[in-house]
Amino acid sequence: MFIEPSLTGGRRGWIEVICGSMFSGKTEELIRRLKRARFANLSVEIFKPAMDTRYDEEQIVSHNENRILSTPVDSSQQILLLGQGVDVVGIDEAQFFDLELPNVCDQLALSGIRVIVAGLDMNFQGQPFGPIPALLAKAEYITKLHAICVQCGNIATHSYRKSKDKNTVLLGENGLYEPRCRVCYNRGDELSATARPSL
Ligand SMILES: Nc1ncnc2c1ncn2[C@@H]1O[C@H](COP(=O)(O)OP(=O)(O)O)[C@@H](O)[C@H]1O
Ligand SMILES: Cc1cn([C@H]2C[C@H](O)[C@@H](COP(=O)(O)O)O2)c(=O)[nH]c1=O
Ligand SMILES: [Zn+2]
Repeated sequence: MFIEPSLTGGRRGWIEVICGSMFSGKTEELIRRLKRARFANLSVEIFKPAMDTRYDEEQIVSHNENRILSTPVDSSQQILLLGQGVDVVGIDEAQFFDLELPNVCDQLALSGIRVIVAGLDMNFQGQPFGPIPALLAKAEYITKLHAICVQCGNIATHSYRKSKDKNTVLLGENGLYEPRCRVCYNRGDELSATARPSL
């Protein structure tokens, strides 16, 4: 359906997805885009799942300590309510949201909002994670970032979990996960937990 731009105050909305493995720079890139939007005097609302208390209850924090204030929410419907009327909506750790998130982003974009979503494309089992695949299908713009494989120094696409815990959701970072390339990911426990690339 084509929405006449005059009905959205002349603005056209769209969806951007920033995806990749852990440590690939998703949060850094999200924060960069949101700060630039604020430099342009656009109104920005930022959301993260309330259950993600890893670094901070309210702030979005990258692994290299970039941070920005956000509103923790329990469901994607809250984003729809709280995001109305702003210019830009940012969402971090989107993989943890419910499967309605793609429709919520669609509605926000239809109302003229630029929606920027960051999240893991794959879980620790190498499977598509939560609402991210559907978001990728609906997005106008997709950025897939890569970390560096801590085993061999190639680009990392996978998040390798170093514990035997099989729950899909398990918050953590350095001690629990490491970014790996496809080959090192598939070699699993056979590779040393302390190996580092000789770059
Ligand atoms: N193996 C690695 N590969 C790339 N970056 C890494 C790695 N280990 C730590 N980092 C740090 O992580 C930062 C990215 O953090 P962040 O934006 O929070 O990533 P993500 O949100 O994708 O997990 C990099 O700028 C770098 O400082
Ligand atoms: C792969 C994987 C990750 N998680 C958790 C671990 C972290 O708390 C976040 C990802 O954070 P990042 O900003 O992308 O580094 O997700 C999980 O719960 N389940 C998984 O399979
Ligand atoms: Zn590797």
